Amino acid sequence: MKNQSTKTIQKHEATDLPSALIDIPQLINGKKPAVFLDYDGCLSPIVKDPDKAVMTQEMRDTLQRLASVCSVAVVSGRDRANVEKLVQLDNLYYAGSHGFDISGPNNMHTEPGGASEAVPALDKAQKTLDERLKDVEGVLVERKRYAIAVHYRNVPDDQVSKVLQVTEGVIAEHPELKKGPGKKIMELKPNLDWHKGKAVRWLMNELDLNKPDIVPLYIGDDITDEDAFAELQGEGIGIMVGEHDDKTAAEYRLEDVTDVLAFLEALTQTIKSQQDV
Ligand SMILES: O=P(O)(O)OC[C@H]1O[C@H](O[C@H]2O[C@H](CO)[C@@H](O)[C@H](O)[C@H]2O)[C@H](O)[C@@H](O)[C@@H]1O
Repeated sequence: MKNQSTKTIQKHEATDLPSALIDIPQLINGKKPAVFLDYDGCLSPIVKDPDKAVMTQEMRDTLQRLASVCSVAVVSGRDRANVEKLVQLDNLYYAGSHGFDISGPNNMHTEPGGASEAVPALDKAQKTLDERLKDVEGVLVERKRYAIAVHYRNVPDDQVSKVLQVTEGVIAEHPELKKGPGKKIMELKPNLDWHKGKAVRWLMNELDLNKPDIVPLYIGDDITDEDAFAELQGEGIGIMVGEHDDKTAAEYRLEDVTDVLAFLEALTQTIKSQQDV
């Protein structure tokens, strides 16, 4: 596979992509998938309050069954400990804070992106944001170990530009941090060359998944998932859930979380029937 920096990434409108549900046996083509999943908008619908983005027991059971037949990782912008608590499955791998903080079975815990150096800047930025945004109705400053999400989904329209201006101003005060987009959030992230795509590649190497009989599959709904779609393009399968504001490097689509559930269930059955042959 070509190095990410030399590869030309093909992008499409999400609405032009074929559904990943059409023919799963053909999609994985006799290979064993390694499944990487985003959390918000993929395993749980987007809701107004991030604390209420709770995964259903049905989705948990489905993930559990899938993880019994192939490697499964949740690659999230959320804090790693938070997403682990939401998913509640100990046979999965978790990459939190957009891939900076990775854990897995057998006490695996590692931070391959080197984000700890950004913690002092994140701590200062959090205090400044809390202070400068304290009077804005509906704003939420969510601290993750290696990122801060400033949520404006519940901010009155006429105050959103103030939230964005204040947040950009705080980012400009900290060269250790950079801006990251998201669905009704602006994020402050370590200013390092690390993202979900690099975390997926790191996990594939670590778990010995770079094999001709394994196909990596990434499912996500947000701009931050584009790094993972791009990383796997030409080698794996990128599946976009719904749409975001830009074109996507994914090759297939699913409509929503209900479709994701149906896809994961059918994928598990396909893997099992391949094993039975
Ligand atoms: O990479 P993800 O697992 O998709 O995490 C991305 C962000 O998800 C959360 O925010 C988003 O979902 C919230 C709940 O549905 C919604 O209220 C918010 O508007 C969305 O942006 C999470 O709170 C963030 O920390 C993640 O970065």
